[in-house]
Amino acid sequence: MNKKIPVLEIFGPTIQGEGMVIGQKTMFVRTSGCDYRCVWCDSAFTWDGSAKDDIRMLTAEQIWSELLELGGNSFKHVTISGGNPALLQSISYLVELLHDNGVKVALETQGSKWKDWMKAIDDLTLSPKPPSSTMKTDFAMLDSIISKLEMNKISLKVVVFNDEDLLYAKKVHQRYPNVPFFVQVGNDDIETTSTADLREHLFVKYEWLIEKVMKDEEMNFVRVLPQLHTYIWGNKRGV
Ligand SMILES: C[S@@+](CC[C@H](N)C(=O)[O-])C[C@H]1O[C@@H](n2cnc3c(N)ncnc32)[C@H](O)[C@@H]1O
Ligand SMILES: Nc1nc2[nH]cc(C(=O)O)c2c(=O)[nH]1
Ligand code: SF4
Ligand SMILES: [Mg+2]
Repeated sequence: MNKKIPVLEIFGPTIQGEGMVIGQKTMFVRTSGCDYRCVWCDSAFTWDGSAKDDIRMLTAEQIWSELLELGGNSFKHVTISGGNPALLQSISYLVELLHDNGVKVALETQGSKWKDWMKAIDDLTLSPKPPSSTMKTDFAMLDSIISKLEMNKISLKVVVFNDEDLLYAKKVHQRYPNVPFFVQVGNDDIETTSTADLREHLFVKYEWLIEKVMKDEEMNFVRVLPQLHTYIWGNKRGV
């Protein structure tokens, strides 16, 4: 079996800008390849071919030594994202090596694929995609994934761009009432280089989302979050 992992980015330490451990100091390892094609994907370079020359096939040991080079002793938490890292069997070696070194491991995935190593993840975010993405959720697969995992290690996070997305989010929340549930502001301007403009724009959207959830009697245990890193660094990569 191929023990190498296709890596596009290794960066940090930075804050986890999203979801269940927002604000946590973490390093990121971003793998290439995704089974989805969300129209608003802010990391489309992982699957659209535009960064294919930057993909590096690395072993877990090579990734660990780059993490150490970048972060020194200033981290104990690594987030694996993509793309969809759940496409890759070889991530199991990385999770094991990080744990052997006393590092906690988080995963960002959309919940379309299962791998056994997902059981070992400490903070696992499942982010099924709302209608605005143009993707279809395989709820049988999501049911099966959630049934295999421990409730205190997982969360659901739905990115919301509009009312239809919020209805979808509600449906997901109702299907899995015991899983900590987050809605996140969608960034609909992933091209702009003006962080000041983006910030202002996204704050208005955050307020809109807060108001919607506050009024909704079916969303009394929902946490409403911005995608924090975009409010600080805008659309910059590797932060
Ligand atoms: C780039 S994805 C990679 C992991 C995995 N493929 C997934 O979607 O969960 C990481 C997170 O960014 C979110 N995301 C992607 N594009 C976004 C956008 N334009 N605005 C807000 N969140 C976005 C995704 O929903 C996901 O929660
Ligand atoms: N700071 C920061 N937080 C993040 N949370 C999820 C990210 C991702 O792209 O998966 C991400 C990211 O790219 N940067
Ligand atoms: S599932 Fe994640 S990486 Fe894949 S296209 Fe959607 S947002 Fe992008
Ligand atoms: Mg991101």
